[in-house]
Amino acid sequence: MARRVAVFGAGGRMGSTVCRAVMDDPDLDLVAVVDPHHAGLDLRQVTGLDTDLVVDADADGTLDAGAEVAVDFTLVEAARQNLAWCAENGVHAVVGTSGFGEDDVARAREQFTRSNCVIAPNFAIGAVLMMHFAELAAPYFDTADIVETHHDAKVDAPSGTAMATAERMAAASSTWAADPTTSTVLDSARGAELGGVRVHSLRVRGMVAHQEVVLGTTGQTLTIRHDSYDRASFMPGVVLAVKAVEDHPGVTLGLRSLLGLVPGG
Ligand SMILES: NC(=O)C1=CN([C@@H]2O[C@H](COP(=O)(O)OP(=O)(O)OC[C@H]3O[C@@H](n4cnc5c(N)ncnc54)[C@H](OP(=O)(O)O)[C@@H]3O)[C@@H](O)[C@H]2O)C=CC1
Ligand SMILES: O=C(O)C1=N[C@H](C(=O)O)C[C@H](O)C1
Repeated sequence: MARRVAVFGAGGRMGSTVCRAVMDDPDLDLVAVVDPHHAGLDLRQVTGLDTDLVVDADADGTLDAGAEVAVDFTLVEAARQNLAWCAENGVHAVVGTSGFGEDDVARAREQFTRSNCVIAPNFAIGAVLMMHFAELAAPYFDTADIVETHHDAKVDAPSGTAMATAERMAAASSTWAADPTTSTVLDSARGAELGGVRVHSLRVRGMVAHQEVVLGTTGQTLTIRHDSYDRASFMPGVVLAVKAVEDHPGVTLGLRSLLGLVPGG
């Protein structure tokens, strides 16, 4: 039987793309869509999709519709509430919304006892591999800069992907060279710093989601780059997570284990 899916943030850039991906998959059934600012509208009107679904203001209709998995691409404050609601109601959650901190993850681990949750900073397979390669390379280099570039409507910085990359590189190596900068003419000219890794955020009209990890050591550099030119790039990962979440108890961070890159969660 097709898995019954709800989408939170259905009127947004990602949410509407997820609605299309769910509708296009014969093993998934889109049964509820939530987006408070578009409540009451036909999903068709909001997204142009061929559907009779009406956008709900809150998650309550999601239960009536029998949703088994909820996908969240909203804002971090909304996602926190949506996650709590999923955990409370035994609905599996697949979360792409960025901006979660360690506290949020710890809370989710406590909350998800009746259902499971996958939180991924990036659902594009190439981005998952980029983060993996950057983590592998980290111990062999002395300096690391992450340059993330996104569309100019993105509200959070740095991106969730850049944060996750920096955290994993910082955990993989503690021997980054000290920053030589002793004076800056403009604040933040050297970007933000996380565990010795520098992070720089660009917001560029026309771009979608891009990241370069630039590692350096004596006489050589290694640049690892990923580009999402279209939100379709995230959909295979989202669909994979929607189908796999049921079999991954508790909270799973990232797609690595779902893709077999690391054993376990
Ligand atoms: N993990 C990944 O692979 C990816 C993650 N993202 C992340 O996903 C998030 C969404 O991105 P994007 O789609 O571009 O953003 P959008 O602003 O286009 O979409 C967010 C949508 O959520 C709606 N919304 C706000 N509050 C709620 C709520 N309580 N319940 C349901 N819907 C709500 C917004 O409505 P309104 O606009 O009216 O406020 C909007 O329609 C961001 O955090 C982004 O970083 C994006 C791409 C890939
Ligand atoms: O807002 C976006 O667009 C994206 N957000 C995610 C992030 O913050 O890393 C994933 C991807 O980069 C697109």
